Amino acid sequence: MNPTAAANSPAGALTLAQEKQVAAAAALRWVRDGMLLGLGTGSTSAQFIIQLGAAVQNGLKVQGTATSLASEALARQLGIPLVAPRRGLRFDLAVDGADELDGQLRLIKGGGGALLREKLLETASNYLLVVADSSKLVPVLGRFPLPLEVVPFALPWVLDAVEALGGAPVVRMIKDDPAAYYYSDQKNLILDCHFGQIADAERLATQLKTIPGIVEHGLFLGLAKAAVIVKDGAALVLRPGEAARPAAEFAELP
Ligand SMILES: O=C[C@H](O)[C@H](O)[C@H](O)COP(=O)(O)O
Repeated sequence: MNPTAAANSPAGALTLAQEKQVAAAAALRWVRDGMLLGLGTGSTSAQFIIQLGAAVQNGLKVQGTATSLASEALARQLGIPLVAPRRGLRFDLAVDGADELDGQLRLIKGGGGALLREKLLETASNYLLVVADSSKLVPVLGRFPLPLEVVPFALPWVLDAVEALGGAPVVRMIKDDPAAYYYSDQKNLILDCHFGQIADAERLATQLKTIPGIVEHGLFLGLAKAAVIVKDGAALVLRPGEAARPAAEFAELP
């Protein structure tokens, strides 16, 4: 663990960066030889990929497909064998972060702009395991603006339609160049939409699906089987609607 990060946190507490490492390490315990893995995107997923890479160097035999060009580059650099999308391809396990999750494991994803590929791979996975630091768990989704991936030509109409649904959309710009649009790996735009608290995520997801030009939205509903979150330095497993239990209790996928 990075000692500088630890030194910046209150006595005994882990930093969020350290929590991501702890969550990733717990997830790695359930990876088995021969698994085909969906590799997530973002800082927590990167921790998982880094630790997975070390395990592969030590002889673990797995293959993966990445949810973004960034994760693909990281996996390749670490020597994790990669497989391209093909008919019938299904993953034993996908491990990915989230921008928010609630107690039912409804997720908001897409803070890193990878929501489309994430949804594709995670829908094609037998098991989606979320890895998250303690800041991600919320009682009700909506503090984090909901990302939408939008075809550039459709932008004006999608802005109108999202506003009509009560969302305040903001076109994502490049952090280091606020005058330039951010484009996803598929060359689409990302809208970050402030809906306030999302009381009925299923209804909103259905409504967003009817808007032409929205390629995908960042609500991941009914996909996650379990989440590893970190509380007071310990990895805990959450399953939809169940109380959290120590990750150490699970020898196999929770
Ligand atoms: O598009 C990005 C993904 O949905 C990420 O998994 C999400 O933004 C969480 O990222 P992080 O682990 O960096 O908080």
